[in-house]
Order: sequence, then structure tokens, then C-alpha cells
Amino acid sequence: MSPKIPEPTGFPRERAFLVGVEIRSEPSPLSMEDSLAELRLLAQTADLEVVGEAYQRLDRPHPDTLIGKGKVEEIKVLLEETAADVVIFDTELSPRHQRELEEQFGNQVRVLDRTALILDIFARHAHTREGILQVELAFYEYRLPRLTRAWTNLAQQTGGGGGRTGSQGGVGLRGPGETQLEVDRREIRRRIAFLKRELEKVRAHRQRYRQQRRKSQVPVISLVGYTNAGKSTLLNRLARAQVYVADQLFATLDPTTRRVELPGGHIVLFTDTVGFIQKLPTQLVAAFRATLEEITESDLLVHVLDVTHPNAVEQWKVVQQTLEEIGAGAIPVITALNKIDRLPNPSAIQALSETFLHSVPISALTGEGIPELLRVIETALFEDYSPMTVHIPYTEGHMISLFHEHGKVERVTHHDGYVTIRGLLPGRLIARFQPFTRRIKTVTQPDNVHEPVDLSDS
Ligand SMILES: Nc1nc2c(ncn2[C@@H]2O[C@H](COP(=O)(O)OP(=O)(O)OP(=O)(O)O)[C@@H](O)[C@H]2O)c(=O)[nH]1
Ligand SMILES: [Mg+2]
Repeated sequence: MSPKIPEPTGFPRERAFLVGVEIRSEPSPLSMEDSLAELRLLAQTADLEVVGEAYQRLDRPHPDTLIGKGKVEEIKVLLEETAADVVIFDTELSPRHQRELEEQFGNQVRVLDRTALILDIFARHAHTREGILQVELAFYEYRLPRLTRAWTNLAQQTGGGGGRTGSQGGVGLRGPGETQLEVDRREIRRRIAFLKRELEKVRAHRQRYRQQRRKSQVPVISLVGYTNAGKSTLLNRLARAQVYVADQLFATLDPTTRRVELPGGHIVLFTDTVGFIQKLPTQLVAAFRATLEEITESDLLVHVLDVTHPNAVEQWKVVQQTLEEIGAGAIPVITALNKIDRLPNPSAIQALSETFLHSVPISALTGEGIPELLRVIETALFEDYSPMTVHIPYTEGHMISLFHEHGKVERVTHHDGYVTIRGLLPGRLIARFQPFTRRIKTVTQPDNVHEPVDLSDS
């Protein structure tokens, strides 16, 4: 019999004070209140205890402190009263704002922003080597411009027990490596370069894997959507997979792919992906490039939407916009209106289906609507044909034969090393031929670099 080990009492949770800021000159997809509610969820996911909140609406940011001087004073008092360890701003703070605010609030409290909080959650949830590398890269890219003062601050706090609760390595400090304090900028730059090289290897490996997958002609469908929409639950439902599902934000960081047989017998691959969120900083998105390429190179996207969320429409917009930003805007999308089991009124489903084009109401949890979703996917990929005109260079012979084999060719013309094909293509090939809808000519430069020249407007 093993001896009974006493339950660890654990550190008291860190106390977080949240600050919502609305800057009228910088419109945001969610209202300040809704965005702050989301920040509260993020804070809870990061295991913080939210002890207070404050808001400010501004015409433009204050150059030193983002919020006005009076508000700084007001919050300083509240921080004392609530004995907060960290204050988290629901917007990205410039390094200057962060420094200045830290100075004003005094050394007892750490000043963080939404990005740092998201990074902290990512650091907790990264498990695979790729995920860990990506989070580490994002962390250092974020930290580098904030090094000077934040660093000395960090050293004092960690040395002195870190905040009022005395827990070591609190929110925003969790990050890769324990020796951060000693590493100077140059070492961080070196580390960033190393991480980029490592991630490049991961990308190259994924690329090779995807190329093999392409040859096998099995369509790839990515499940995309706002964080907590139900993507992993849906993948589990579709593939009887064991993907981690949790009622927390950013539960999934690493893409998982599963093979699924559609009702008509066609085989497809479904990939679960990292969730999106409003105000996701570009450097964070960039660090996840290897993961996001899974999305940009899919043949179809299933946009999973939590229709029971009060901000469902805004979340839908954020996801569509993020898809555009990462270069996935031209991939066909089917919207899965998820969590309909939680709708009190079934007539709402009809209204939702009319609001969102190409959508299917489902419950990933109960399985309702899943057979219909699979049928719609199968039809879109294999039965629906869309007209398309593509310009394929002779060097891409396999694409020319692919069109002839699987499309319905109506007209073929040749010029300048290109074949222009007009015809119909099945849904599963639309994304693959998208790059050829514009005529790109490669020009050989003196140094032998091939520079693509867009000829679509000429
Ligand atoms: N009632 C209900 N709950 C659901 C449904 N689908 C998912 N959920 C719940 O929603 C929460 C989030 O589900 P996940 O599948 O982890 O969501 P996700 O989109 O993968 O989230 P991230 O990985 O964090 O981006 C979990 O608590 C699920 O049980 C559904 O159809 N109905
Ligand atoms: Mg997930």
C-alpha cells in the first residue's frame, strides 16, 4: 500500500484587476463590456482570481499611460483596496505604456495586457514540440521590445517572492526557460533566430507531409472557429477521436488530423485547429504559421460557430476576418451552427440557417445534425461543380492533367508558356486551383531570382 500523501494546499491564486479601454479612434469588433467579459474568461482560464474591474472610454490613447491621469489615480487606489497582484489591460499596451503604468502603480503590481495573458494560456496549453516552439517564439517576440524596465522589475519580483501572494512565476511570467532573468537582448535575439530555424524545419516537414497527402487526392477539411466554439468536440464526434475538449479558452493549440468516411463512401481528412479570438496580435498569429498553414492549405473549411454565445455574430465576423488575414479567404466555407441543443426555442434554428449562408445546424455534443453536415460536405466536395478559369504554367503539368481528369473542360487556349482552361471544377479542387485564377509570370532577374509579377490587371 502506498503511503497517503497529503494534498498539496497550493499557492493562493493570483489576484487580478481588469481594465477595459475603448479608444474611439480604434474601433473593435466587440463592445468594451463584452470584450472585458471575454478577458474575464481568459483570466479564469489562466487560473487568476478576478478581484475588480474598471473601464475608460477615450477619444485617443494618452501618450504616456494609455488611460488618463485621473483614471490612473483611481485605479491605483482600487489596486490597494483589492490587494491585486496584477492589473491586466484589455488592449495591447505599448512598451512605453507598460513601463509608465508600472511606475505609477508601484512595484507591488505587475502590469500586463491581453496579449501577455493569451501567451500565458498558450504556454500552459502547449504540449507538442511544435506548440512549445511556437509559444516560445511568440513569447520572446512580445518580450523583446519590453525588456528594459520590465526585466529589472521581473528580477526583483521573482527574487522577492513575486507579488502579494508570494507565488513564484505568476501570470505573464510563465514562459520558456527559467534563466530568462540573465539573458540579455542579444541572447534573446539569438534564441528567436534559433526558434525560427527550428520552426522552419517543422514547416518543411509538414509541407512534405501535405504534399504526400495531396498526391493521395484525399480532401482535407479544417475545423476553424472562435475559441470554445466546439471544434474539438466536433472532431471527436466525427472521428470518435480522443481530442482534448474543455470549457476553457484555447484548449487546443496543435492540429490533430483524423480520417473520416462520408455517407457516400468518400474518405476525407478532418483537422482540428487553434481557435481564434478578437484582438489577436499579429506577432502571435505569425508565430503559429506552421499550424495555420494547415488551414490555408485545406480544401474546405467548416466554420464552427457557437450560436448560443451572446456575441455569436461578432465572433463569426472575427473568424472570417482572421481567415482573410492568414490567406484562407478563398477557400470554400460551410458554417456549422453548433450547440443547438442549448437553444430554448427550436424555431430559432430556422432563423439562424437563413442568416448564415451554406450553414447546417448541429450539436457536436448530442450528434444532432451531424449526418446532414456530412452530407452537405460530401455534396460540396464531390457533387457541386463551379465555373472557373485558370492560367496554368506549363511547368505545372500535374495541375493541367488534374483539371482534365476531375473537372469538366469547356475551353483550352495556349499563350506565353501558359494554358488557360475554362470549365467546371468540383468543390474539393476549388481551393487548389485558386492560385491559378490570376496570371502570374515569372521574370528571370540578373541574379537569377524568380520574382512573380501579377499580370491580372494588364
Ligand atoms: N451544449 C453543448 N456544448 C458543446 C457543444 N459542442 C461543444 N460544447 C462544449 O463547449 C466547450 C468547448 O468545446 P471544445 O470542443 O473544447 O471547443 P474548441 O472550439 O475546440 O475550443 P478551443 O480548443 O479552446 O479553441 C466544451 O465544454 C464542450 O463540451 C454542443 O454542441 N452543445
Ligand atoms: Mg479545441
